[in-house]
Amino acid sequence: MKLQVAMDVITLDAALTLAAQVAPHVDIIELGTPLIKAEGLRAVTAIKKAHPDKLVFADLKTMDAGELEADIAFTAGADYVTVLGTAGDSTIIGAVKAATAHGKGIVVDLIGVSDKVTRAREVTAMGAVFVEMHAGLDEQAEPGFTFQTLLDDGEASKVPFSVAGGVNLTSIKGVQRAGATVAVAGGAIYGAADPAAAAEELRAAII
Ligand SMILES: O=C([C@H](O)CO)[C@H](O)[C@H](O)COP(=O)(O)O
Repeated sequence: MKLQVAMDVITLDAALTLAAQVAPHVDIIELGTPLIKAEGLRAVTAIKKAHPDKLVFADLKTMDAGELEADIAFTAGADYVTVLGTAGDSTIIGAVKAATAHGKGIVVDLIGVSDKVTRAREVTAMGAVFVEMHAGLDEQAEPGFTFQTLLDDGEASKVPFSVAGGVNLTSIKGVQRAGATVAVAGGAIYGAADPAAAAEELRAAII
């Protein structure tokens, strides 16, 4: 299982600092949606330039203009770009077309999708490299939220999946047991007093 850091910081300087701290311990470096909205795709270019040996994940959460948005993110240096599972099939198919042209991958984020298992299978058939079983920051704060549902849906889907939204030192072993391809950790790393140590501990937990 790969480890992905989700950088939900909002300046490029903070992202470059965080990426330098954690890069030795992670496989994939994600630029979170707030960071891309604040700094633009130049942040993707800067992170890829600083870490050419890492997979760079641009969390665009595209909902329309799939081919165009994915194309500009791949051109900026992304290896993975996210499209929302709630988008229409034509948006996902367009984004996959751009990924194929660049030799890169589309990840479909299932945030807000009620039947994640069915949609996971549909978008994988359309060419997504993996789906993201994701509970966003707001959903995690809602009463009754259960992390286990993400793992159950991933396991039931029988397609390659990542898990995002509440991955930490306590939950990451369950993510691995569920068969995830990637564990995504945001707050557990960038919110730690020592992000490098936090990333190193997460890595050690899944080896
Ligand atoms: O994708 C995310 C969210 O939509 C804001 O961009 C987060 O990166 C993801 O949910 C990670 O969550 P935590 O690990 O719980 O910080």
